[in-house]
Amino acid sequence: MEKQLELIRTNLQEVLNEEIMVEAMKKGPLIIYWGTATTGRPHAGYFVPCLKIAQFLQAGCHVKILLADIHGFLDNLKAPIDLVKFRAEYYKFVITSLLKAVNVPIEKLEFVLGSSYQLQPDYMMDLLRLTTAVTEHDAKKAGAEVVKQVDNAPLSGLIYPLMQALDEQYLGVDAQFGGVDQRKIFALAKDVLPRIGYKERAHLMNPMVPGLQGGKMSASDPDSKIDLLDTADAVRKKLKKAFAPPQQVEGNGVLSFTEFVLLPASSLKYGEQKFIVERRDQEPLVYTNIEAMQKDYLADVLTPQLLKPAVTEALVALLEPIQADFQASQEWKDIEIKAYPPPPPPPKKEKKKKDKGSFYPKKVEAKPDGHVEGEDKAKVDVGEDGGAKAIENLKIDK
Ligand SMILES: N[C@@H](Cc1ccc(O)cc1)C(=O)O
Repeated sequence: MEKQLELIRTNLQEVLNEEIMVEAMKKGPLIIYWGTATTGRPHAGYFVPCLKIAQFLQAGCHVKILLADIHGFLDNLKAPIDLVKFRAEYYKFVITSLLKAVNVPIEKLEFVLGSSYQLQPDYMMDLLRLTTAVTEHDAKKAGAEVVKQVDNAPLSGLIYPLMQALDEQYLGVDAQFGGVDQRKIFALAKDVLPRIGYKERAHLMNPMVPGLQGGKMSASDPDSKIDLLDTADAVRKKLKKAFAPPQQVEGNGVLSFTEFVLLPASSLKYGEQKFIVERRDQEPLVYTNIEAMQKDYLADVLTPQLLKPAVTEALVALLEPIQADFQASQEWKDIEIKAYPPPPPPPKKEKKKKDKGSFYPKKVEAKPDGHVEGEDKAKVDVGEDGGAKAIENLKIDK
């Protein structure tokens, strides 16, 4: 069990209520879930939680992935419920293929669609009970880092964290896993489930991994992220812009990607962590852990010029089987069009009748008093009298 725990804790930033997890593991396989709201297209950042899931599976856990379509609906005010459902189907294809790509045995993995149980009367009644047990203030605070913060925020943003708490009960899990950005929702869940008679769960948190471009990988900014279906060329082009300042480890998206994705992925594939950096006219650099890489990076032995192409090619190789799966699956292609329909072409602007630039000046209409609008300014000609005359002449529109 120590070994299992070690695997479970690898790369995590924080665990709340670890004792709950340990107790559960004494009785049987740990049941843990990760939820993802089905909104934007999953990008390369999804490798991070998925590799953690791979480790949970390796440690013998029973893992559930919640495709949280209703959460996507609650947080994405323009997406109709049908659309987020299609997206959930799309996510299922992507995540399955992604896990396969890193050699994860997926028999002990279970996908659950949020709307398959969250609309049942019992769940809904429990949700209403929760609304009586939680203050508006606390629900708002809980969602602050997860739910879109907008002016005139709709009520849905307060329901969102309550439902995420309730999911732990209805999915019958011992623990919930997510990024550390979920922390406030996790803390709320821990607090409020006992208030309606349910037990609190353990919470496992991944650090926030900087995107390859340095900042946060955002699903809505196409250049900030690498789509899992991006071609090799597109990946190479985007990674040229990747953020890897020399001799800087902190916030270095390329090194972080190596730490949280490429090294663990190699360990799943070859049974040990390994990352090889080819060099011209020199022996390649071979790494088996991130510490050695960071050390060399700080010393500028492993330069950005060496690291970037190595990471690029490793990522291209990781994406290849996913793209092959996509190409081979008509079902997946069909759902992609429904989930992410191409935006309609911009409406044709009605052509304004062009002023052909007539030789004659524009016709201007005089007001009844004979004064022409716009003419006044032209008339103000500050002469020797300081403009006194001009002002006298000036007719002002009421
Ligand atoms: N809050 C998660 C999604 C989620 C939804 C419901 C859950 O029960 C769990 C997780 C996110 O940010 O994507």
